[in-house]
Amino acid sequence: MARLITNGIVVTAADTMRADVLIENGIVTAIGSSLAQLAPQNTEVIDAGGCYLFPGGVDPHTHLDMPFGGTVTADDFETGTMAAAFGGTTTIVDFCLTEKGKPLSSSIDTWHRKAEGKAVVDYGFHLMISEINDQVLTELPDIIKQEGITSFKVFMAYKNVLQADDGILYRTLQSAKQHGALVMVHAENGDVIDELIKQALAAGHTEPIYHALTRPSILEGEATGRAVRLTALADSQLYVVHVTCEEAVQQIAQGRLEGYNIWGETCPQYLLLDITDLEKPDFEGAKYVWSPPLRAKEHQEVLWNALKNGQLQTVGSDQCSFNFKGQKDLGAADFSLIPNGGPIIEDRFSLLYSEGVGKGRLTLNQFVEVIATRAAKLFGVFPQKGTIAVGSDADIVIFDPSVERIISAQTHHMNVDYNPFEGLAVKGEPISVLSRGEFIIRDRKFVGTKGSGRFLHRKTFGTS
Ligand SMILES: NC(=O)NCCC(=O)O
Ligand SMILES: [Zn+2]
Ligand SMILES: [Zn+2]
Repeated sequence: MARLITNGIVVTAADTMRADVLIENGIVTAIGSSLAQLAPQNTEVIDAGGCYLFPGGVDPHTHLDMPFGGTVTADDFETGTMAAAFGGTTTIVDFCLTEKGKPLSSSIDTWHRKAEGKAVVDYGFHLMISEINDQVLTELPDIIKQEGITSFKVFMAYKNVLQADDGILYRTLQSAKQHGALVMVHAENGDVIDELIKQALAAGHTEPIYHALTRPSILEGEATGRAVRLTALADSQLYVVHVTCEEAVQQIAQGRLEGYNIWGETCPQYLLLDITDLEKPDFEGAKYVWSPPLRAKEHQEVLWNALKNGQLQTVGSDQCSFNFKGQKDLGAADFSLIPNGGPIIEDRFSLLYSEGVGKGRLTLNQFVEVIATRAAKLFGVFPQKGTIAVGSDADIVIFDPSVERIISAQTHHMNVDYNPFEGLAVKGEPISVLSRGEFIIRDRKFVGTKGSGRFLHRKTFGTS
């Protein structure tokens, strides 16, 4: 069915304009005024009532249905993508975990099975690299070209679980350079963190705050700098996920200044929450356990400024939800056993709008850039995703900037029993959301279809 959205303000990373948008066969076919004459018969006309029309959010960092910390994330591809849709996100890129000694292709098959028939928004996969050997090196080119998985993730932390060494990181960077992929790193010095954790536990420190105290920002800065230097040596390309602190921003900024292909992502939790949240009584601090951890408040301004001045380019959710009761409490007697992560996929878009645009920290166009466009470009789905343009998928958020809402676990759609932003007032809300021209949220109600999300065969690095 053709649809014509009238009376909206189209916002892209470059422009803001009053314009109508014509959608045919799921694609934007015209943007301008007086489009009714171009519209085929039986076109549905949607009055946007003066709302903003944003491109659907692109969340480059999610963990759905992922085993981690002795349990499995509370949100799977059904609940997680439905919550994403409510929040205005229409594309996600999820992390496919791999197992040493197993073909990478079998892990990819597992991830396809998790998503197929469940996802309600379009999705791609990043692939975790935990070992490099002849089999892995043989598989990688095919995975990039045949599977359209064009980004790899290397963990520099989580010793004895997910952590890879510098040799693996370096060879992954070399292979990515050769075949056209982007390497992502979780940058923390996992070896030293492991020592600090052992020392804290030996001293009897078991509370959630010690999660943060054993992962100081200097160790994120050190690992970020190391990854930047290895990228320079390999003449490759690097994306640093979930940047939390000034030390890491400085390393990314320095690498970029020297002309290297380095990009950085931060997340709403690091922009808006801080280390004092881990001190909440009755083990509530466990709700705020992320790795890297929440930092001292002064880092927040550094992160906002870095987004504004382009030293950091994207905002991911790092969606990795665990229930407070029955999951986070695995670490009730030992902070190192608290499953790391939190539920953010639904509120990422509104939080960034309300706290970014609403508080004058970002312009409307910068907001679109960090919430959608840049990630689409870096991860090989632009201009299909991440913008509103003729020829793009009609992934469109009809966003009312005047609506106020209080974030709460009582009303969110994530499958988890708390919200780290409980009680926070946000101004601006997605009212309706279209994915490839079809409503998935209409007047704040889910009207999509389970399983309608499609796997995205992404372009090689640098071709978007
Ligand atoms: N960030 C976090 O605490 N959990 C998710 C896994 C990761 O990205 O490190
Ligand atoms: Zn991580
Ligand atoms: Zn993550």
